[in-house]
Amino acid sequence: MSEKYQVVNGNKIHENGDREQNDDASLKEMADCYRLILQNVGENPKREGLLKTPERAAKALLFFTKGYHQKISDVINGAIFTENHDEMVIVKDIEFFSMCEHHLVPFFGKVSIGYLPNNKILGLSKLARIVEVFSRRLQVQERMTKEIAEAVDEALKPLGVGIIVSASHMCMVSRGVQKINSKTLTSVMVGEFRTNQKTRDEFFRLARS
Ligand SMILES: Nc1nc2c(ncn2[C@@H]2O[C@H](COP(=O)(O)OP(=O)(O)OP(=O)(O)O)[C@@H](O)[C@H]2O)c(=O)[nH]1
Ligand SMILES: [Zn+2]
Repeated sequence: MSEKYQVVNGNKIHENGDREQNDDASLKEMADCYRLILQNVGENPKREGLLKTPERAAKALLFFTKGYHQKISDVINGAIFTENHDEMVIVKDIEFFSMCEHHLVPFFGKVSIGYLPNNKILGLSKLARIVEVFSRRLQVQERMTKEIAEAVDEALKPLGVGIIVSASHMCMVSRGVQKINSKTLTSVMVGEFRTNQKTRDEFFRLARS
């Protein structure tokens, strides 16, 4: 982070645009924005049902984007174990909720993760925690898929990694083209999953079954 910064409403804004957030200050600033949004959709933010809505909405948005404040090494928490297991490991159908960075509406679905160990295995829940870190941000599905692959690859240095993501985008379902049943599939293959057809086929077969 750069040394030069200004303090705006309790948050440090660095010269290069980076922000160091103070949670209370952020909540207040965001709640004020939501109050304006309520007015602009034609609502009265002072009516009883909406009195606490700006604060609730701000907290909800901070929850939906909590991945910005998480580090992969913290969520893995050292749960990498030496094991002489050289067969594919797959955890499939890991549910995720994310937010489309273009419209700030949800997209959600399932992630399947496979890897070929290279004498190291990862605590199974940590694969789901890695998904949480990257899905709880403003995202496009393609980048989220790649970031999950890179994190698993970096943590374990396995012989290969495969990621498949299937998602419904509310920006395509409830607005815009309104294609209610459309699903977007993305995949990223690294190492053996990219170079070895058999490994890739096995992963796709098991992930689909
Ligand atoms: N590749 C990709 N595109 C996305 C994702 N989420 C949303 N989009 C797309 O981002 C595009 C933004 O297009 P724009 O034309 O700028 O926005 P828009 O007028 O709201 O577009 P429509 O959704 O077609 O109404 C749309 O085509 C969305 O479908 C994503 O995860 N990956
Ligand atoms: Zn969108």
